[in-house]
Amino acid sequence: MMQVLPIQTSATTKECPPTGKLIVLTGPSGVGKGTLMRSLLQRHPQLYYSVSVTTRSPRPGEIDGKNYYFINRSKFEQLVAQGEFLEWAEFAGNYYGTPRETVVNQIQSGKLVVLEIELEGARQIRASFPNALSIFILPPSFDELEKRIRGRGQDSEEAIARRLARAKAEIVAADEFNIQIVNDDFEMALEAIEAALFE
Ligand SMILES: Nc1ncnc2c1ncn2[C@@H]1O[C@H](COP(=O)(O)OP(=O)(O)OP(=O)(O)O)[C@@H](O)[C@H]1O
Ligand SMILES: Nc1nc2c(ncn2[C@@H]2O[C@H](COP(=O)(O)O)[C@@H](O)[C@H]2O)c(=O)[nH]1
Repeated sequence: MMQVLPIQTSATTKECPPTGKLIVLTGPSGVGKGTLMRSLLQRHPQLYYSVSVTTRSPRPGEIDGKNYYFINRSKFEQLVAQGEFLEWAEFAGNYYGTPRETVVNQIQSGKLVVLEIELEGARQIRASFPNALSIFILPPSFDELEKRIRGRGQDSEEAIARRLARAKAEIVAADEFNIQIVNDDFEMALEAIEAALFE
């Protein structure tokens, strides 16, 4: 039975008493992390989803403060220098980061906090929160991953090429994480995440 362990690390005990729990969901772009996350949040409103900060431009329909906090590069770099991020990374030409203060506060108040982030950031979290539960989402095949990114219809050809090139490097890192889940049948993947979190 999978147990979600409380956070107890020397790096974090100063910031977080061992009350909350941190879950990291990672995997290549287009694998379905965001879609899985939305269903997970609908089914388990007690989860706290950390809204990331990014320098990427909003996609149609994306709302500042809900999907991301959209800021420019110089502001992002300023926040990095001020230590405002728990982790951050550059991905496909844009910066992405997890706000430190909000996440730490939520953990301290005993929440189950979920991050949906790319590989480099997930590695940073694993290093500073070794007891975090880390889940890697895999596609059923690389062709299906490309189909999903294209099917989403949100990225330029250049962005698609960058994301697919990065995906190859990311997929080989799957074994670094506590759990690997193939997102082929959506409902089965969702249930596998739920099992990891709650059973
Ligand atoms: N099990 C599935 N079967 C078929 N299509 C899926 C499945 N899961 C997600 N999708 C579709 O794949 C596309 C990409 O999903 P999504 O945007 O959630 O990926 P992502 O991993 O969050 O990508 P990114 O990291 O770039 O934000 C969406 O159109 C989504 O509807
Ligand atoms: N390291 C971080 N990665 C993040 C964060 N928020 C999102 N992401 C990941 O970036 C890519 C691209 O996202 P997209 O919305 O432009 O498609 C994807 O893998 C996200 O999971 C973050 O705070 N830190």
